[in-house]
Amino acid sequence: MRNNMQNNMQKDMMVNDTYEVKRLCNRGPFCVKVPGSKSITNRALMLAAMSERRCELTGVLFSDDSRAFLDCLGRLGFELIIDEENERVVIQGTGGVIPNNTASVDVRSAGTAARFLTVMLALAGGDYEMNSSKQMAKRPMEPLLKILRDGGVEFEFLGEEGHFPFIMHSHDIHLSSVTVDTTVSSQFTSALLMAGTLLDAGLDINVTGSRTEGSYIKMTLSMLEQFGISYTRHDSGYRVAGHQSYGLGSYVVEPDISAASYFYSMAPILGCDVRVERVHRPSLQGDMKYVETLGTLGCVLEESKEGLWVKGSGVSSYHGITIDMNDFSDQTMTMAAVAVYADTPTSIYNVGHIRYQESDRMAAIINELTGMGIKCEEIPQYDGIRIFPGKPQPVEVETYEDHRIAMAMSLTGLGADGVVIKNPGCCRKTFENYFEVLDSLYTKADVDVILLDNDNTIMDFDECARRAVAISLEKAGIHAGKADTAVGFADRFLVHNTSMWQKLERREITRQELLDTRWQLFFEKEGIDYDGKAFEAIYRDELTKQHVLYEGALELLKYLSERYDVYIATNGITRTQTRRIAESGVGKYIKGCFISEQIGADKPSEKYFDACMNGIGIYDRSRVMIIGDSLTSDMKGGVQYGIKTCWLNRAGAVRPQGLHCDYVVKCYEDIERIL
Ligand SMILES: O=C(O)C1=C[C@@H](OP(=O)(O)O)[C@@H](O)[C@H](O)C1
Ligand SMILES: C=C(OP(=O)(O)O)C(=O)O
Repeated sequence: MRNNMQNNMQKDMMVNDTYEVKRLCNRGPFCVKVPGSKSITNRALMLAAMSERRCELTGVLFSDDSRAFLDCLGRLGFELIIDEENERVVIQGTGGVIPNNTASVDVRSAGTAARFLTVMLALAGGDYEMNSSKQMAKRPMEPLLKILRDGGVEFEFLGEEGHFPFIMHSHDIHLSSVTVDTTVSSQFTSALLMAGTLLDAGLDINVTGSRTEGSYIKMTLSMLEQFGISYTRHDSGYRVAGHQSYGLGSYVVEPDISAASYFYSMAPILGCDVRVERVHRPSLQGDMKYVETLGTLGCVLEESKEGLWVKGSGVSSYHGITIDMNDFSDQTMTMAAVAVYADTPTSIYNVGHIRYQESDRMAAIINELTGMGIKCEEIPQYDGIRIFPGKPQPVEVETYEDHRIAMAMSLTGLGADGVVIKNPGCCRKTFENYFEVLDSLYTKADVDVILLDNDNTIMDFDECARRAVAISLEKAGIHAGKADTAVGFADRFLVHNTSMWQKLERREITRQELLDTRWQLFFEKEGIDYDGKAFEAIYRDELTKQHVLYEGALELLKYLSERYDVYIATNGITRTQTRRIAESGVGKYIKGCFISEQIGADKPSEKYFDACMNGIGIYDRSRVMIIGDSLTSDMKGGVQYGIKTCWLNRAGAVRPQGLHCDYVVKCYEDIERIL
């Protein structure tokens, strides 16, 4: 599979597959839909199953983690209606009684299912075989199992002691007060909080460790409240009363903000605006803190009825930050990818626990970014990591069967060429169509007419000018200084010339003034005694004969002309441009040519673009796109006029502040990709 993953593709076949991330030229705005929250879905399933009501869940996640949970509930005998198409599940709560109290279940790779169901089944009682994926079998369970063992639950380990898989016998549980450490996983605490009410006398939960007030514990507490389960706080934790009668008729699951974060991160990376459907503040999800952090990189967060926008279109570049991500550590890898495109290093700290998740995420980030040529180091004293800005090299990225490594690392490929994600199918854990949603951003532009800049877009003006200067110097009998070459002289002239054309674009001088004075002013700077106007005439004559095209320019013109009405839109002198266009072979691919001298106005002026539109006979500005290298004439003009804009940024220059182009391309192949 290279882009365009098929929905119905056999997921198991994807393990050895790869996804090549293409540079994304589109600059949005992007509106995407992400699946329901994994954490909320699996909590809601558990709370609804133990409730006394029939509950309809909507906005439900359908992905491996929630399917695992649903499969387990099915095997345990719960009555379920699974309506995947409408992201809906109806579950009949059984008031804390497990219908099949002897069953074999498989939590697969879902940390939530592993921890929540183990406690739920232990506290409800019965004999259960608990299976998992190999990955989950390596993840920590023992702190939770020890609490249960101390309460009388018996475990037979089928693999490594203290880990999945195991058989659990729970018949005479005697737990009233437990102490749980959150350091390696806060899910232990969440599990006890949700299941506590299954015990006759309820449960006192003393919480210790580094994340006692963590965002996922807060999510659990909020959801207990939503479902009508009461709890009280005490100095060292919580108390959940026994056998509460509770239930909800319906529950709406929020979209997954962890999933949304990959798309929101494109806002600073690409300088675009991104909206994720149905994401709103406030949210139950702690990863909203990550989204808010994008505000510190210069993005603007804006609520809308359809969903939260993260607007990066005003962001030209951003600095790295130093940030404690302990409470939204699932986004550590995402932040690391964003850090690659910052202009100073980023330090993320207090995230030691990510070593015990789907993979050793700390090691994974360091290995994979280093492999891409990005400097990245561990900061052991702060349980953190420092990432330096860089340009990702085209390499294959290992994903360690970890969905978040795959999704985060795909972001590194958006601004570079050829980053390849191995085993993209691992995203099935929480976001099985992630790469399809990513693919959907690579849309073609919907236009009919192309205005194509000439110089430095299809013709190598600098090379033309260098040649014209050399011949003109010869003809005028000027020697450009002893230690100098005509090329060095021409290059200095080009800098001077560009600044004069920019003055013309800003209307500080007229075209005639430019032509009359540019050589005189330059000769004065160079200490050359020669009549500038006379030299202008020689140079102009020579320039008219120069038409060096960039490699691939004619092929591009052919490609575009077969699909669109193509016009040349140039600031220049009629005689010069007409001849160059005719002699270069460009003429046969275009419908016409708009030359500023002929029009009597230059790009970026409205008058210039009015003349183009009149000449083409088109009134709908959204059907027209200008492609050019110049921000000050092509892009500024196009943006102001309201036509589509495509910036040819060959050198990878920093994007301009406050000037948002619709597309940013690096080469002609990119243009063919968007048109
Ligand atoms: O409770 C939850 O839903 C989760 C808690 C966090 O795990 P840990 O508490 O194990 O770090 C988080 O990383 C995971 O994605 C979901
Ligand atoms: C740690 C994660 O998952 P789990 O719920 O399996 O712990 C995660 O999704 O990043």
